[in-house]
Amino acid sequence: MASHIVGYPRMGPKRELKFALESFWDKKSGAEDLQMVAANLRSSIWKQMASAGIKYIPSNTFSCYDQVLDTTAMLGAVPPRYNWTGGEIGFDTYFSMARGNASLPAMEMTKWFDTNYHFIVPELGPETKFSYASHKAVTEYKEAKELGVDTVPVLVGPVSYLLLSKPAKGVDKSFSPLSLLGKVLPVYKEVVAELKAAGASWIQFDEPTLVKDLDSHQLQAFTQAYTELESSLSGVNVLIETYFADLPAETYKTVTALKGVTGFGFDLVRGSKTLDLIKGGFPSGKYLFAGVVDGRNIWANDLAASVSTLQALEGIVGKDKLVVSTSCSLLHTAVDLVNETKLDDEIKSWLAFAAQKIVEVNALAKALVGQKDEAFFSANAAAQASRKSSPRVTNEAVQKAASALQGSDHRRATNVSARLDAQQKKLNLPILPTTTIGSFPQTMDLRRVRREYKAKKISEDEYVKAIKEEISKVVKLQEDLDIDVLVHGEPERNDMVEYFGEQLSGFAFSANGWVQSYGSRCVKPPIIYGDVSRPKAMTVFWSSMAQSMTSRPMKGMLTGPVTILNWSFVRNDQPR
Ligand SMILES: CN1c2c(nc(N)[nH]c2=O)NC[C@@H]1CNc1ccc(C(=O)N[C@@H](CCC(=O)N[C@@H](CCC(=O)N[C@@H](CCC(=O)O)C(=O)O)C(=O)O)C(=O)O)cc1
Ligand SMILES: N[C@@H](CCS)C(=O)O
Repeated sequence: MASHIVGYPRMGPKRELKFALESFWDKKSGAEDLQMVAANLRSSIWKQMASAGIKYIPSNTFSCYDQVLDTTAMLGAVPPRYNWTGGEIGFDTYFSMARGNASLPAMEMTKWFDTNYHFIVPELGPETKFSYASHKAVTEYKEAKELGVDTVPVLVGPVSYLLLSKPAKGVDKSFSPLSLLGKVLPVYKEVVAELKAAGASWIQFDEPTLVKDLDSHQLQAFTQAYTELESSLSGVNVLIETYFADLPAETYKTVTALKGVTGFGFDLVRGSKTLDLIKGGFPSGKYLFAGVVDGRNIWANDLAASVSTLQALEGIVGKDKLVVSTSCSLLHTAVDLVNETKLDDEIKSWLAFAAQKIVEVNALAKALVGQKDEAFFSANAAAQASRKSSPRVTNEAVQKAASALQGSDHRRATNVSARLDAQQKKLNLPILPTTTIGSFPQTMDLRRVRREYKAKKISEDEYVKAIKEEISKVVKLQEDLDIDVLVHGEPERNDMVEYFGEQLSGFAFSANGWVQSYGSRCVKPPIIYGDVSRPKAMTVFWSSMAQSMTSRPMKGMLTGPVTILNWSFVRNDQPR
């Protein structure tokens, strides 16, 4: 059975791309240095997948900033304010769109579905002209081929691209970017033709908007797009890849009837209902790319469970048409567990980062054709069992407290107006009081102090002293500005989620488990493996220190529980 990976993290196991980008932006190194780091990362990713035995290896999932911005460049859809005058889009124009430049702001950035990844939103209007202006997909396909790896070039699909776009400034809000479909398809045709000429035998179109609730007009755009591309796509296998959720039943019908398409990729981790749709009918002769390995979390796959899912699917689509895959791009998980030297062996045995997930995908594909790696499977079964029974996962006191919760515990005893009165009596605020959200800029000095404290190069007293100085500066500044409700500036926090995780039990932390959030910026999501409790007060020390410095009210900032859950690697042994 064949194996496939939807996409792979770009930052590198030690965030090599981040440092290369920031050094280039700071003019400390040149474009060639950045290109070289990027090429080395791509090469090692491709080789890693090839040596793991993956059949369908993606290319063009690497990016120096964002895959949607790469598509904007491919389509030459540069907003006029960046003064691009044609030709192949280079770093100058590309990074101006991503980050702005001395005289222009960046394009808007927004969340990529419900992940913590952010993409650059295309700005389109009736006047937008499209032309083939970045040959990256083809160049990267050829680059891999020269290294001896035949890859599946990945493109953001034309319909998702338009559905994720917004009307440019000055364009009527009612303008629908989808009306530009007929104008972007000719560029896609050129790209496809070049990829075919370069030797590509498969092309993957990522169409994740298919998991959204689409109206009939939007759904029809998919039919229209792939019908129009059909003749260009002849002679090449086409994979339509969807992820992050179930496909609505109507969408499933439309998608599986698309012209010119050879295979469909579905997220079977978040999309449990899609499995039922497949069982209800799958087009004969087409490939099913079954996303059974979770691309959004760090838990080792339950290989035995995946094998039984895959066996059921095999009965429906046929042995030669089933491909084992990841649920989505591995962009949303950490890179490689081998660099985690501080996590204990028990927790480590429960985990799989991107590099380990590749191995899992291949092990599953082999097992399905009778080449089961018994040692690998039994180690996996043992890890699954240890995670289920480990006393570190369950905390009786937490379970007892949780089951004792009653409906009334979810409601406050007082109403809003009573609380407002009490607040006013105590704080005596003006009608429109001023405050800020909480954090002041994290300076290089602050980060250095924290780094030195964590590395035990400075004492706790020295650390507290440094943070106290910062708080006192921030308090003074706000008093000078006559702010009504002050904040302490959160200088002690490395990240608004990681910081709280560090104070709670049931959390584990990686040293290098970075996940790209946007551009060169990454987050290191905490790993929630057990019942969560709070061994001691958190943030009170700093807030009361700050309050002691002023007679004005000092606000305390807590990252809310839902945000902590959404931005951590959460348990998969509990309902979402
Ligand atoms: C508000 N946002 C947040 C999101 N998610 C979060 N979890 N947190 C957020 O604040 N999502 C939406 C938005 C936008 N997202 C981001 C994401 C990332 C950044 C950002 O600036 N990230 C930094 C990393 C910040 C950090 O954790 N810094 C640490 C230091 C880490 C470090 O570099 N350490 C050194 C050495 C460590 C050692 O020796 O021990 C290293 O690793 O080399 C800190 O301050 O302590 C980034 O640079 O990517 C912003 C908004
Ligand atoms: N208290 C947090 C909120 C970020 S939205 C901060 O100020 O960084």
